[in-house]
Amino acid sequence: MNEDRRKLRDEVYSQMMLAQARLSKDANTQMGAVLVSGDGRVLSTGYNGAPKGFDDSTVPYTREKQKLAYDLLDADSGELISHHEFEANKYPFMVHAEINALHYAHGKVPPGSKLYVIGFPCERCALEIALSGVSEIFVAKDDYDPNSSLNNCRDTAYYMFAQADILVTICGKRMRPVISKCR
Ligand SMILES: Nc1ccn([C@H]2C[C@H](O)[C@@H](COP(=O)(O)O)O2)c(=O)n1
Repeated sequence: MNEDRRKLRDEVYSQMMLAQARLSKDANTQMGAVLVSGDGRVLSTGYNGAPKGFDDSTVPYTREKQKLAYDLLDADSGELISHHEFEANKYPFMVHAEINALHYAHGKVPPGSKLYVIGFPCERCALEIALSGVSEIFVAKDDYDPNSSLNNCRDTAYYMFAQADILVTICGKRMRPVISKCR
């Protein structure tokens, strides 16, 4: 593919993922992702949020912890066994945008596929991306709010991309991570 065509695709799919991000209910950071085959077909899209089926009114969407409660009922009689209260913030509940995009591709990720994401993937997502068979990722942004979890160290994620031979474009720079020796 020539350079102009690649740039045009990157622009078009970046706009799509930014539009996807607008659907996120995260109070601080809205992320979007678009998965595209090597021949330019959109395979799937995603944004960050609680899994399908979760009740949004009872899921935290903030960095601050909230009080949450649940009951354990006897599955047969419906009688209360125990009541529990705890505190949690959004982080354990948020499916990241890239994971939603990969999940809704239902395992159909042809070689040459490219995943467009707004923010640099965390190491758990990097592992899933490596597992998925994606060949390339495009990261739109490199500057995040200082309190965002997106500022975490990227070494493990890059190392995983090197292992899986995944190209990384970040802020317009296209790179091939490769495993190296400690000096
Ligand atoms: N590569 C990433 C990293 C994070 N997230 C999600 C998890 C949270 O919902 C939000 C980050 O929140 P915050 O900026 O408040 O740490 O973005 C995501 O979808 N994709």
